[in-house]
Amino acid sequence: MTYVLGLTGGIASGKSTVSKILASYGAEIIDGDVIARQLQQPGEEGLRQIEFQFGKEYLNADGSLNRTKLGDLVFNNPAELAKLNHIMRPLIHQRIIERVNQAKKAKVKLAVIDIALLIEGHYLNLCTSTMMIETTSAKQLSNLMNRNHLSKAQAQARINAQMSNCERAKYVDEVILNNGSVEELKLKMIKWLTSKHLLGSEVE
Ligand SMILES: CC(C)(COP(=O)(O)OP(=O)(O)OC[C@H]1O[C@@H](n2cnc3c(N)ncnc32)[C@H](O)[C@@H]1O)[C@@H](O)C(=O)NCCC(=O)NCCS
Ligand SMILES: Nc1ncnc2c1ncn2[C@@H]1O[C@H](COP(=O)(O)OP(=O)(O)OP(=O)(O)O)[C@@H](O)[C@H]1O
Repeated sequence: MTYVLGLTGGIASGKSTVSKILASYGAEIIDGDVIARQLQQPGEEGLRQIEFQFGKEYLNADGSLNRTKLGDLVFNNPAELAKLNHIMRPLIHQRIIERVNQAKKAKVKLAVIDIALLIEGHYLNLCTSTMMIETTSAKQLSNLMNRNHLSKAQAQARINAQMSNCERAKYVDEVILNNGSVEELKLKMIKWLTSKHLLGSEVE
């Protein structure tokens, strides 16, 4: 039986860091951002629909998606974000279901769906259990500004475009605080893996 962990949390809260830790213990990671980017490559359905909806001015000269420009538009304008979600959500959903089914077929012991929009995207019923990663507002802001080279206002707009942690917490089985070092986060994840009897080999 594959254990499917739904991993959520606000932008730059530490989900990918948790995923990397779990991957080092054999987990298969199904990353929503990676899947979304694959669907937005030139020639892919996501990019085709984005060009149709938002226009050529959101593409770079080489035909790739201008992520900064589209990000600035949608994270400052809920109506535009809704249009992007309308395009991307069903495409991402289909790919994630395929990946979960593949993991089950391959008898992977632990598959992790790493996606900020776990609740909004209706993935809860796919999961054996769900976990939210939470950090302090100040750390979230500085993580995001440093990682994505965003101004404080740009970073705050992205945080505000998402569901609050207070709301998210109502839907998840557990909350893991990422307010210390990566080493501390690793110890918390080892504890979690042990409690679920998931420490060990990749396949059953
Ligand atoms: C707007 C886009 C082009 C900006 O690209 P950029 O490279 O700057 O950001 P990236 O894709 O790496 O996303 C970073 C983070 O932003 C947050 N985020 C992304 N899309 C959304 C969204 N639709 N709603 C809320 N938060 C989002 C997530 O926390 C994500 O981890 C891009 O985020 C996008 O196409 N989003 C729509 C697809 C989607 O829903 N992706 C998220 C799957 S979880
Ligand atoms: N405990 C920590 N100590 C120091 N840096 C951290 C810690 N946790 C996360 N970070 C850093 O903060 C940034 C955001 O973390 P990460 O990419 O894991 O977040 P995320 O939740 O996956 O973000 P997104 O929603 O954008 O996918 C990264 O640069 C990461 O290295």
